[in-house]
Amino acid sequence: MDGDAPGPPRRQFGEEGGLLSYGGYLRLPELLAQQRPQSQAPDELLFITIHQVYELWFKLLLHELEGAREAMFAGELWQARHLFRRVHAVERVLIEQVDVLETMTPQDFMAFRANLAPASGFQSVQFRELEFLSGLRDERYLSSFRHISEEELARLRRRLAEPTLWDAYLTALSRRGLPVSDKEIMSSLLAVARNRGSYDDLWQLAEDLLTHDETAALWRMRHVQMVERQIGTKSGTGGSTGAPYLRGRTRLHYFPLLWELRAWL
Ligand code: HEM
Ligand SMILES: N[C@@H](CC(=O)c1ccccc1NC=O)C(=O)O
Repeated sequence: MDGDAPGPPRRQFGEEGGLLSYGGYLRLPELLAQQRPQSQAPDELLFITIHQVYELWFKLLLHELEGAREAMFAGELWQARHLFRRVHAVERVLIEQVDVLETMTPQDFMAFRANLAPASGFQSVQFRELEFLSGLRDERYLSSFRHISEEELARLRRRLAEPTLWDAYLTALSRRGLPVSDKEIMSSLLAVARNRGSYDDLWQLAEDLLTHDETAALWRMRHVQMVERQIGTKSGTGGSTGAPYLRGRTRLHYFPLLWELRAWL
């Protein structure tokens, strides 16, 4: 009997052709060949691994946020909320992950930091794509990218041209008859907040946007704490002032009107 035999069954569901395997499906030989420390420093593998994991999550976040944006445009608010729940869960992981890198001592970081310059998180194209998609569009970053490929530059330009999450939310509001011009938008947001009986789905969706904004800010704060812990007042490998530059960016918001709304409630 197949089920009683020790070891893996001879034939598994979905593998009739014998073509699909765990490592093949997940492209593990390719994935696990991508961690190449430049030095002999023992912690460089940790440093590379953490950043690669971040970039994988960034890729998923971009995918899910695009889905949420399309759902808002289509008026399918339940689908947008479903995707935001996933986005928030991943964003919490991004913050938690800092703990892993903080097990590295500054001395151990200094053993390979000099080799990194002028590379820096500054140059994370997907991180900037997330900011652009979320509505934080600072075109100056386009020129700050050195060694960026044509394909990556095109991706960033596309993000600058396409609608933001906020544009999609405004469309969701207007589909429900709420005016969204600059002059009227605050009263529409107030109408949603004060009339939950009619607009609870729009209210909850705005809360989802706010949570996305808040978690991004929390990541920035967690990142700068880690930076101060690792390099103190040193300037960054990317050429910025380091912690002071990053502190300035902790005050940024994707959806300033949702924060301003609080003052009126
Ligand atoms: C030892 C740990 C780390 C240190 C000391 C560090 C340091 C810095 C510094 C100093 C900057 C400012 C730019 C510069 O002049 O270099 C920066 C920017 C950045 N870092 Fe890190 N970083 C660390 C880990 C990480 C990790 C794990 C990520 C995850 C992807 C990350 C992502 C970024 C991003 C996206 C920026 C650009 C932020 C912005 O422009 O708002 N960093 N980092
Ligand atoms: N900017 C960091 C170095 C660093 O953390 C880094 C270097 C190369 C690629 C990604 C990095 N992560 C975040 O900036 C520093 O100044 O120490």
